[in-house]
Amino acid sequence: MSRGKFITLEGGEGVGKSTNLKFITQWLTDHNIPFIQTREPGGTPLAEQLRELLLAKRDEPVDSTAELLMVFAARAQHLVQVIVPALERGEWVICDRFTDATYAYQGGGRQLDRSLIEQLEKTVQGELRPDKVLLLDLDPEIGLERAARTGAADRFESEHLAFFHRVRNAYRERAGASPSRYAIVDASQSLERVQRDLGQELERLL
Ligand SMILES: Nc1ncnc2c1ncn2[C@@H]1O[C@H](COP(=O)(O)OP(=O)(O)OP(=O)(O)O)[C@@H](O)[C@H]1O
Ligand SMILES: Cc1cn([C@H]2C[C@H](O)[C@@H](COP(=O)(O)O)O2)c(=O)[nH]c1=O
Repeated sequence: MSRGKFITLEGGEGVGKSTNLKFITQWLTDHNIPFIQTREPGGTPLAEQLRELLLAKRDEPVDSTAELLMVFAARAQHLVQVIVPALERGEWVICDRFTDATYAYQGGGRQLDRSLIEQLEKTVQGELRPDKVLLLDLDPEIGLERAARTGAADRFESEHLAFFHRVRNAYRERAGASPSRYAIVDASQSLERVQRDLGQELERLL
């Protein structure tokens, strides 16, 4: 049996990940492709607890390196418990955020040293990388406005605008450097057009 495909959905706040995940999972169901849907940080009971710790607003300032290590601790657990077994069973894995988010948020947003992220990526993932990264790209001012409609801001969503411009730039730089592994989808388009573009990208993976 061949290994399943590992697809990640990425982008800044409010770009439409949740909305479009529903479209992607429906597309996979319609094409009779076995899949699991998961997310980061999270995806296992322990990793979900780490997510809660990471997203909670708190009085104590969170050290950026501590944040980075928590993200990778959750990822290590998620990979071993969920992602790798599913891929080995031949299922596709649709993951709401993965290590590109670390390069964007901790690398771009927090301005942590990229080589530190690369080191942790190698330690935790070995050679495993997503087969395709679907990047929903949107001006953060629009994204934050959209995100504000869906509930109270968490610790990341409470960052200042410059942080989110750095996040966006980091995502775009990564996508630009490996165009065959990334699909940049313009998330400022109507939902219909965004989903048309996503559908075309998924067709290419068959
Ligand atoms: N292409 C679009 N055009 C206009 N509005 C959109 C579009 N895509 C999503 N939205 C709306 O934007 C809001 C945020 O969408 P959604 O919750 O899917 O984003 P998200 O990226 O998952 O957000 P968050 O970062 O808060 O988890 C929702 O109200 C959704 O209906
Ligand atoms: C995987 C990952 C995530 N984050 C941040 C990015 C978001 O603000 C939250 C997750 O919430 P959402 O529901 O997906 O919007 O976590 C991060 O900073 N670093 C990461 O590696």
